[in-house]
Amino acid sequence: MTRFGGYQNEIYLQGLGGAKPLFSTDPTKLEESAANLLDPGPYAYVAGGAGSAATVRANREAFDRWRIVPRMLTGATDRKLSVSVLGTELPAPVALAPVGVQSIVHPDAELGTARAAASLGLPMILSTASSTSIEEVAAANGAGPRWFQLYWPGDPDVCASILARAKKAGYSVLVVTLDTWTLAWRPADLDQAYLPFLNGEGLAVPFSDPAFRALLEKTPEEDPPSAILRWISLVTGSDRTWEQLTFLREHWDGPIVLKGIQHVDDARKAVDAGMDGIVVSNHGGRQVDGAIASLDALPGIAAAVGDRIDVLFDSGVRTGSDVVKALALGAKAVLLGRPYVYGLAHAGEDGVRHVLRGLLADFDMTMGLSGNADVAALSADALARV
Ligand SMILES: Cc1cc2nc3c(=O)[nH]c(=O)nc-3n(C[C@H](O)[C@H](O)[C@H](O)COP(=O)(O)O)c2cc1C
Ligand SMILES: CC(C)CC(=O)C(=O)O
Repeated sequence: MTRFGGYQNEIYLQGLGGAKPLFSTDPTKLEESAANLLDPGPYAYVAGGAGSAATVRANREAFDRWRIVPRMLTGATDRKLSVSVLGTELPAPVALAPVGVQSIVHPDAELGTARAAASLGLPMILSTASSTSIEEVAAANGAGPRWFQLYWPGDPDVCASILARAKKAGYSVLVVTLDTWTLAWRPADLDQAYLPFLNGEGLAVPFSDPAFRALLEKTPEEDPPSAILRWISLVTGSDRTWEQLTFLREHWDGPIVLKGIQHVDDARKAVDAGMDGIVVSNHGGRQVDGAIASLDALPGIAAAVGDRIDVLFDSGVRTGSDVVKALALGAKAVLLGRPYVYGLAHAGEDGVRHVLRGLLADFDMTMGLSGNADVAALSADALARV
């Protein structure tokens, strides 16, 4: 077995010595055990979706409508899982989705995630809504690849300052999230009257930013509520336009990716705007209740953009076979979201690593057992729609 699949043997061998894995990474059990160990507010915030959570469910159901058709005697003993995405060499086509306010699930927060991601060579995408600053996360991530996700502040000086800090701290790819210019109607959070940002969590990036601080009459330490509200007013609003992407291009000399693309025409616009990639995503069903399942949007978008830009995918990835399906339907890599956050909740850095190693092993073995030796050769021929 190749490197990632070896985690299975490791677990069995530890079992001979009487040791059990840290926790179950079975997707259903993982979410249930996270529900048991987290307070209701943080759990609802992570697990919840917009409205009736129809799109959270749809994301999973879409995966179930595709089945892998295994091939035999293809020589898939040695597999090539590595891929080059947006100038980053990935050992497997997986990155960690940007997830804000990780301090609400574990004190290791983004630093634990950064260390776990770096130990496996997978890119961490740091959220603008991080509980830890850009620079501290970069230090924890060491030599690991790191990308930065932007919630786009309306003030140009603040935007430019945050981008400059990310660049200086070694983040190579900019991921601009377009689908969350305000938070959706999220009943699970409303029921708990819980919004972490109002407690000042997830604001380490703006609060440590000189250009943001220069806008305030009193520092965030002296007057937290005013600083929190000022930041929220800067990043909310639908007044940003396709044309304004030129501002980001002028202030970022690496690859730029638009996250939250669900319509074929928006994917084409991303190409026309000179972007380097897109993430086909509905934000894990957290924004538009009833939105199209992300996997259902993927094939049409992938066909429309071809290989002009890199197509990434998220929303609903839980298992190795999900990764195979998303790649076969046109994604170059996937972003893993909630599962690693549940891993963080269970055991900090070690918990994130356990989830990632489990997913990579499952993916590696599913590739091999289905007769697929090379991620680059995956196509819809590997699947059947049921
Ligand atoms: C708790 C939580 C916080 C998130 N915060 C961000 C964020 O700060 N920026 C962002 O672009 N996406 C954010 N997302 C969305 C993820 O990047 C990703 O699109 C989503 O989790 C994919 O769905 P899945 O977790 O069901 O696979 C967040 C998701 C969760 C669950
Ligand atoms: C709005 C963000 C700060 C966090 C987020 O993306 C989310 O909760 O889905």
